[in-house]
Amino acid sequence: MESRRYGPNIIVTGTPGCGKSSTCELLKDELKGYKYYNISDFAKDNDCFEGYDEGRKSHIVDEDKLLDTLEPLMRQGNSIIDWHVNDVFPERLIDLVVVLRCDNSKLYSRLHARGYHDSKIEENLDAEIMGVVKQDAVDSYEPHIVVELQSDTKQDIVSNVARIIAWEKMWLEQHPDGVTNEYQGGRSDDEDDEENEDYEDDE
Ligand SMILES: Nc1ncnc2c1ncn2[C@@H]1O[C@H](COP(=O)(O)OP(=O)(O)OP(=O)(O)O)[C@@H](O)[C@H]1O
Repeated sequence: MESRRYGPNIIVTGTPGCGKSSTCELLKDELKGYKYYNISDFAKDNDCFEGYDEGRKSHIVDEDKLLDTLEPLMRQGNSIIDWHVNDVFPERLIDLVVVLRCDNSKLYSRLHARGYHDSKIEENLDAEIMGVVKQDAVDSYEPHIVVELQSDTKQDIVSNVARIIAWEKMWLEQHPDGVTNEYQGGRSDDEDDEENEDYEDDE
């Protein structure tokens, strides 16, 4: 497996409905040569589910299997990862965490338009109000690689993508020899050190 990557791995995360996929649609067109991973689809396509939660009507993702499958791909760098869960990836493989935020009334309209039942809408609205996804990112990665961007309007998508493109260019200039994929000590990010957890893929 690659020991160094010469292009950054970017996570685009946020509460379901905040605009991850819409943002990544534009971003992957602008970032040539990047691989895009919508983790909900990736988990399905690679049989990384460990069951189904009837109550929440969502699949349970097997984190270990997901990471075992994804790591060799992330080691190549130039990845865009789209998932509402962001705290499962080894820090050593992540270069930028974009946390999209959305005004609650807009998020309600989006989730309602999708036909989500009220309890699922309320659960996601509460998570957005509490900033759960942002907190997961801040707890899991160095603060300087976590960026919070508002995603209320179509114009926001355009300007957010422009900011990520500018960041990517700067990253390439600052890392002409790439960065290591290997664990360098410090905060433990070796998945073996963390208790096994399964994640709800309750998109
Ligand atoms: N910045 C935005 N401005 C206007 N509409 C938006 C914006 N972002 C997303 N939307 C709309 O909200 C809906 C949900 O967007 P999207 O699927 O990108 O969210 P998501 O975060 O990927 O959701 P999920 O995690 O459930 O896949 C879509 O109808 C999309 O057009």
